Amino acid sequence: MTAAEPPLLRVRNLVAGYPKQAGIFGGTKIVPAIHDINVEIGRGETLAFVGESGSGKSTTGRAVLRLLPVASGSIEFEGQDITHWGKRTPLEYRKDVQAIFQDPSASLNPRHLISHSIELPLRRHGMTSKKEIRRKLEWAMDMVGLQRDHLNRFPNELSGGQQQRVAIARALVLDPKLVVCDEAVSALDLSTQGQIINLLADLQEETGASYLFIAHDLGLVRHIADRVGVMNQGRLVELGETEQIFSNPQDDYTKRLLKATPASTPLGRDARRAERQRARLDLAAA
Ligand SMILES: Nc1ncnc2c1ncn2[C@@H]1O[C@H](COP(=O)(O)OP(=O)(O)OP(=O)(O)O)[C@@H](O)[C@H]1O
Repeated sequence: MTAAEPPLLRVRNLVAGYPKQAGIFGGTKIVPAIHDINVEIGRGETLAFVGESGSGKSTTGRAVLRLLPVASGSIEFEGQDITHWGKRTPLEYRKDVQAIFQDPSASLNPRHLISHSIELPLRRHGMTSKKEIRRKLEWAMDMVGLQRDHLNRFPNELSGGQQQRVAIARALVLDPKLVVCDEAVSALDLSTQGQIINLLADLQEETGASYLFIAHDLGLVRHIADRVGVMNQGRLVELGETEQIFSNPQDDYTKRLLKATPASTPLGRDARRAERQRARLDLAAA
């Protein structure tokens, strides 16, 4: 980022929440679930949100995806104010900002072949050439480590980890600039979690996408995040470099949260890359 270039995402004093009917004649009002959130995400950066259940992590993710109304404050993407886009959010933003959610089986239509599920967003965003689409589908399968033959299967013919790889392929096939990963590996068993986390990190190196990574598991967060934001009761109580948060937390709530979670090995970007390389070699040797 040059001095003049804005961050990819900038959230300022954001208050957002859920619409509620305010009475027969009252229209709707917003019941805030997050308060005064200030955060930026740089290009190619992974920012993680941690915090207890109900602390507002997913709500912040949904606000960034422009799925929730904003009561006050602002959201900027590449320097453009997108605070009030709501339902009329331009298709271009829907392409640039993708999401991967917890339950891949719920996000894939059981009656659609995998090829159809990945093809749909490509067509929606204007790709019509059959040849070009086929090339993209095959590229996506290679990218997430699935066989091309998986394109001709239905979701229930794949394992949970394979389904999540399809969800990742579908999100990344549009070359997004930001991916909101909301508990993207929580439903998977431990070894599959590790594989998917490593895959996400590898893909980030390749594509340069930024991640907003929402998770309960502090071990995973320490592994993948460049910076961490700690949420409590709808507020961002601490924000900093991952290692600083884990080794020298300032906020009392962060200290309590870390105490309640077993420590994990600290890793920088280079160490993470080396560890992934080792894991791949182990996998190949197995
Ligand atoms: N659809 C909804 N309608 C109204 N309120 C909601 C809705 N979804 C969440 N909330 C409220 O917003 C607050 C924040 O919830 P949110 O889902 O963002 O928390 P979270 O930190 O992501 O929790 P979890 O880790 O359990 O997913 C909670 O008080 C919750 O009750």
